[in-house]
Amino acid sequence: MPASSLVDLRQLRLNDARALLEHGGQRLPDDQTDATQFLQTVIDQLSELSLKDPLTGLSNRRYFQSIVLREIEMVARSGESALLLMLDIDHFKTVNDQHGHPAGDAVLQVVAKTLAGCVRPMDTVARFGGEEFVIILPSCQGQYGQQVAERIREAVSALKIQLNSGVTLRITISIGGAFAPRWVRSTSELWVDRADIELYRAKSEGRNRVCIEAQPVLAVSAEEKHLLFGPLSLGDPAWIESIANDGSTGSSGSVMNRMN
Ligand SMILES: Nc1nc2c(ncn2[C@@H]2O[C@H](COP(=O)(O)OP(=O)(O)OP(=O)(O)O)[C@@H](O)[C@H]2O)c(=O)[nH]1
Repeated sequence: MPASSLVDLRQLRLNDARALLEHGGQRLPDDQTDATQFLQTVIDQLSELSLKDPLTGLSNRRYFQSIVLREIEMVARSGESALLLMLDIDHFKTVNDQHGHPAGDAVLQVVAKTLAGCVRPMDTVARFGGEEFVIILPSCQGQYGQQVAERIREAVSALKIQLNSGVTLRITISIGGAFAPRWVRSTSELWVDRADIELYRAKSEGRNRVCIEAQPVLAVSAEEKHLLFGPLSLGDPAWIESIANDGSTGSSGSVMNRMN
């Protein structure tokens, strides 16, 4: 029996999905086409829509969350460095206040495009919320991370954003960064928190700057890696990272706790 005869499109309540997709600028195939193909397209487009930020077209926070978890897993297994950058437009409220919300939206779109143009295809750029963005850089060594962050900061500060009103606007961003601890299964919250602390530092030290936490130095012998990988390969979330009780972070502040 052909797949199309299994589904009668007229019996499905597709109007909301159709309206959502059309509002998102997606083009649906003609519903006279094969029903399975039509439904597959609707499903694909809805999935894509659910992972994208509608204003900037970047990945949204939900997608970012899934990539962070995947990256933590990769770093725990491979020991390769991965860097998380949190970026925030400086004094963005003033942009809205002085030029209006639509101008603010236009600035967010230009910044998003610039960020996406500064990174490798394997990196993930997402809108975290408001005027805050995040970038995950897998396989990123210490010095390279600093260089990428500086390149991004400079690219944004070099922008001359043309508003509809004719005004040309210049903006800056502050960037905080933290590396995922290697050979350890951390949590997304702890990783994001550490990058956020660095972002706060960049803001409080004057904005338009990059602050990246020193990469934790963790000496793990081949034997210890073997011990780690035993439970990890069985899916045991045995190791987590936690922040020291005194609230400090970084190479001296991070402690590794065995959870058993
Ligand atoms: N246009 C526009 N504005 C937004 C959007 N989301 C958040 N905002 C605005 O972003 C502004 C953020 O302001 P604050 O959190 O005070 O930060 P700031 O002015 O950038 O100051 P610093 O971060 O300390 O440099 C607020 O005015 C929000 O209304 C959006 O989608 N579009």
